[in-house]
Amino acid sequence: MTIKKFESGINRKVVVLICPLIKKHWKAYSGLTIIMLINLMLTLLIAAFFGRVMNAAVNSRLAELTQLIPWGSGLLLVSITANYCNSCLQSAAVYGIERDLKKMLYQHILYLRAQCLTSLRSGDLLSRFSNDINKIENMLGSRLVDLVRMPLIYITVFIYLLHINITLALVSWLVAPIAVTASSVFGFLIRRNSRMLNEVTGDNSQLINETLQGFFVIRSFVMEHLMLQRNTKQNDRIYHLQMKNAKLSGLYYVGGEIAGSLTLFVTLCLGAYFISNGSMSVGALVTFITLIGHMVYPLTGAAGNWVNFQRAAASAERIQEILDEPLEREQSRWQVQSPFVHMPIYSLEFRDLTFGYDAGKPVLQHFNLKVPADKKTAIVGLSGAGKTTLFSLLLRLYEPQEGMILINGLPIQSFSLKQLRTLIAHVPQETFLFNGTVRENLLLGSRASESEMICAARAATIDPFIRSLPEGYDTVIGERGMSLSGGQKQRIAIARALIKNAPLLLLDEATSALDNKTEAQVKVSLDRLMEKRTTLVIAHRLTTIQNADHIVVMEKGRIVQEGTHHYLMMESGLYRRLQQMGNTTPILSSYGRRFDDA
Ligand SMILES: Nc1ncnc2c1ncn2[C@@H]1O[C@H](COP(=O)(O)OP(=O)(O)OP(=O)(O)O)[C@@H](O)[C@H]1O
Repeated sequence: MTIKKFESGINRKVVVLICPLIKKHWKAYSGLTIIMLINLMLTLLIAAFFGRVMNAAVNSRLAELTQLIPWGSGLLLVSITANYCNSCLQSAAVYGIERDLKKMLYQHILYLRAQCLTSLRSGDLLSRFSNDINKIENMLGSRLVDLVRMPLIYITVFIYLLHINITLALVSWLVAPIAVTASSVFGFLIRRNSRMLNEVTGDNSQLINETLQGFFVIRSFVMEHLMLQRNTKQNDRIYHLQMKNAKLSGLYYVGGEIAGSLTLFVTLCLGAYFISNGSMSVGALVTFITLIGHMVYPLTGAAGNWVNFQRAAASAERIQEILDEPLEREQSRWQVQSPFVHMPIYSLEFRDLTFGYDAGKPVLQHFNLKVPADKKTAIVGLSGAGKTTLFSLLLRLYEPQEGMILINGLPIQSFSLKQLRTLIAHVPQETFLFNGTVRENLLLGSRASESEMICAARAATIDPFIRSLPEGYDTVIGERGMSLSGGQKQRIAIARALIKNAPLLLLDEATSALDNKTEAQVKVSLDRLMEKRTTLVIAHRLTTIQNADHIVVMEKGRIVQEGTHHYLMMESGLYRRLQQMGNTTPILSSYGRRFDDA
């Protein structure tokens, strides 16, 4: 694989990513190509112009010199205009592609499948957005056109030089094989190094991200020294790889310089000899010397470009890796489109579900449950029993390996993802707050009116707190809601669910962070909310679900008991043991593990 990349210098991922973008910005690239051809012509014309000026000067032809002045001015004007247009078109191509790449990547990440998202590290993803896109950007625009320009200018100038003096042209041509071999070897080394550099840079972004997100844990577990050590180690490695890259690039450029100087020196000596024996004019040598640079820099410049291209290719591969990840599947094998978006729920059934996050490790095994419509069904069980997984499957964040979930007798795959998720209001275990105002965090894009929003906040008993904030509902609550307590965040999450007003309500330990008094208040509103809806509640505090219409007890991905609280308390099973253990989450979880071990 590596050899293949080395040989071609450009692999499938790079082509797949870059080509459509270039195609999209064809106008800018066409302009850059025209400018490139104009510049090529200018190169030859200016060299010929210098030769004529030199010959006129050496032979004291003053009239010819005067005639040449407008030509020189014309060439200068065209050159300046071409450079200005080049710069504008280059910006249009580079920034246009940068914008498109960022949009593409962001859109893809938004719709990635849950299992992919959970395996990706956020810092590494951020690094792909900034670091990798910058490197690709560095290779676009006229640099990309240079990939064509350099060989073209080399061939054109070589033909022109052959026309002036065959021997000199052949001598200057000798540089080519050395430069091409060196560029291939160095290109390969730099690309490999750049890939490692990108990965460590991603790791470092991840570490910084984790430091910001987990700073409470870092402080309370006195991990500062450990984090500092990790950061130092990563930055040392980044420095080492950057230096290696710089040395490789430096060697490469120095090699190019040596090749250029040597060619010039040999050509100058040989040219002087040809002038002295009368087989070449001074003007021809000046034209030759002016053009000889164009026999060297396309090789060294292409080499420099090659270095950048290798870096960009490594980055393009990393971006394409994400874009290659499959997205959530919108349609299923059933292909039934339900016309209802806000339909009432008549029935909800988990039928013979088997699911595992990893192959061969089932979390749910042949799980069967008929959830009564418009009733409150509670799911309890030890930590890791698979309760939250049921919700994830219902939301189609994951697809079961076997079995199906049916809403109103239709497999959930019959609905579009949007339809399905519109039917569900979900209060997850952990509340995520966006960096924005309280209002934005409550509405989450919903079109609910001001009074509906305030009603929901009141029902979730968060309204007085919001009003006590400096800007009320317009107060910015900061990134990840750091200025709010766990209970306040949870009440915002409950208010969101109330605003969504969906027929199916999923509560995953929705009141676990509330104190007893607040929980009692919120429970009143939740009970009111649950009255008209099919509700599934996961709870560790069993006191909160004693009034549930139906209680399902889960163990290791299976239902081990079902019934009402009174019925289950009469049975000698897991439910009664859970009640006896105590009703708080940590106790339950730790006892759970002991049970499992036993
Ligand atoms: N994204 C994931 N990738 C891999 N394994 C997972 C993932 N999420 C959960 N698991 C595993 O699946 C099992 C069931 O997890 P789940 O969250 O459904 O349990 P739970 O009953 O809700 O637990 P808790 O009461 O502690 O929230 C656990 O062993 C857990 O480690």
